[in-house]
Amino acid sequence: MSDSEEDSQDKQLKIVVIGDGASGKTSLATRFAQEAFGKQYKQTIGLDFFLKRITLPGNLNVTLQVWDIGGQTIGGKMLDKYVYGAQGVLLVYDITNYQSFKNLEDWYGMVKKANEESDVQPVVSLVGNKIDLEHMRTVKADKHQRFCQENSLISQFVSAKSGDSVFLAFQRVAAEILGVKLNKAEIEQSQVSLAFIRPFISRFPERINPSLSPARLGYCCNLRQHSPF
Ligand SMILES: Nc1nc2c(ncn2[C@@H]2O[C@H](COP(=O)(O)OP(=O)(O)OP(=O)(O)O)[C@@H](O)[C@H]2O)c(=O)[nH]1
Repeated sequence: MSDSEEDSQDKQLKIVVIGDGASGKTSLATRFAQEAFGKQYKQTIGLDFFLKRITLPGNLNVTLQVWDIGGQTIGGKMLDKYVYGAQGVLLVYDITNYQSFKNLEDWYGMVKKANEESDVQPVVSLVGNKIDLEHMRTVKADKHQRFCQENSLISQFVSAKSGDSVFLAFQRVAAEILGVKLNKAEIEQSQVSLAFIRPFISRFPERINPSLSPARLGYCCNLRQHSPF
């Protein structure tokens, strides 16, 4: 393969999503990769894979392999094999479930152990999910921030249900792995909830290609001011 052919191939990053059962890992992965959300809880047995191609600033195409790891795998024999070699880790908890936050110490400990012999450590993000349920929050934001500071983690709050900041959560990890800086405008654009954009997509499908990622939907996000909603 020539150098230019190699260059034209997307980079692939392995991103694992871990945390307690029912914290919303599958929901985050499906929201990110398929722009969908299901209310029904269906436990992940073992793991699921999702692939999603995104474009980072500088026209850098990258394909994320998202490994959605079932919450019941903690303590199991396969877990460190799933996590081994990940370049990025999303440590997910449910902001309405304090125990799911407490248990992240075990999950994070296992990430460190699985990678202790690797030269490069994964980029890790602490992801507080279900912020649409803010009124039911039991994990104070300052506890979240302290955990991030103590362990040098990226901090992110998201809602798989509304779509709020889900793309951003994955985008920030990918950017950090590849040493790409996201500017404020790019971050704000990625925060736009797909739930907001969707009614417009369904009413004017010919004007918007829904397979485009929010980061590439700058003109769509700007429709906020001009749309009839
Ligand atoms: N309100 C709300 N519910 C959510 C959100 N994310 C997930 N859920 C719900 O929480 C439940 C569990 O979500 P899953 O995505 O299956 O959780 P999981 O972490 O993959 O669970 P395991 O497969 O057991 O590891 C489902 O009923 C989801 O609909 C969210 O952001 N807001």
